[in-house]
Amino acid sequence: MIDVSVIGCGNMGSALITGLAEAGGYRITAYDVDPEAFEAIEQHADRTTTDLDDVRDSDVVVLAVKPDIVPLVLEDLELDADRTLLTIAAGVSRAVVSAETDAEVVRVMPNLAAETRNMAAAVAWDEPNEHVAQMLDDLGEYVVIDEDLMHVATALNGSGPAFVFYLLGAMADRAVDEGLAPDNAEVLAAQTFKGAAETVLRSDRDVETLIDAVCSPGGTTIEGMDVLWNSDVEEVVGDALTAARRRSEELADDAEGGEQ
Ligand SMILES: NC(=O)C1=CN([C@@H]2O[C@H](COP(=O)(O)OP(=O)(O)OC[C@H]3O[C@@H](n4cnc5c(N)ncnc54)[C@H](OP(=O)(O)O)[C@@H]3O)[C@@H](O)[C@H]2O)C=CC1
Ligand SMILES: O=C(O)[C@@H]1CCC=N1
Repeated sequence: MIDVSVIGCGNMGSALITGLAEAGGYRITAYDVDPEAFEAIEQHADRTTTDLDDVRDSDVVVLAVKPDIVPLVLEDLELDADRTLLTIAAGVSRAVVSAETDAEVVRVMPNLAAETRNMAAAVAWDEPNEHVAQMLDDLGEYVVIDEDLMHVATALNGSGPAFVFYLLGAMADRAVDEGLAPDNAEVLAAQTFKGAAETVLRSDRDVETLIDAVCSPGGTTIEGMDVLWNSDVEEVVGDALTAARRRSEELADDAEGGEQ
């Protein structure tokens, strides 16, 4: 049983709590300044609290507040050296957090799919942390990266779900325009993204080879792919990733400058 506290029960904190509760093997304390935040996770947390002292004895304390709130929480958070403080705030480095705590600091960029235990996460740590590794395993897939690559990971897997929701929505919307019922279009689009993603994860074939496998000669897919290949969509999608990566760097500058 791993004792986990989550500070900040908004979008990401709630997703982590829900996923960990579903996985089992965790005693979960949910902390927020606003008790209304507990509504979404009440059935998943073992304890909800507005008293920050209640998180002190947890093995792992997850800092799931907005980057500009991190310094405010750290001011009041007392953790012993044998605890792990897991920070998920975009742009906030381990050095910034470590300067304010005795706990071992691990930095993770998670994503919203923690809720369904399909999370993609990037972790930066000095050495593997057993509890964090267990949590990330239980919530989905993770890779270990150098911390200086956390900005690009933030754009790819942290912000990435929003980009995918957008693309999925664009495909479903056009299918609705062309006659499909909205509910059916959503199911077909979402399951298509899920299936395609699962295929990439499980297959040895690269993305180009998989595209080829769908494109029957003289068939339908190649007509659509020609539209994509003759457009600037690849560059535009790349630009979205770069914009998010740049914003992560700006947030890091703010965090290092102590701006709030
Ligand atoms: N959303 C996402 O998909 C992802 C988010 N992240 C990171 O996770 C962190 C949280 O993001 P997100 O969940 O979207 O943000 P939210 O605003 O949804 O959640 C933050 C929660 O923290 C609460 N809060 C505010 N001040 C305090 C405080 N002093 N102590 C405890 N709780 C407080 C907020 O309450 P109130 O609303 O009343 O202010 C809110 O409930 C960010 O640092 C973000 O960079 C990382 C990856 C993905
Ligand atoms: O938009 C954000 O800043 C956060 C970090 C990654 C995803 N959401």
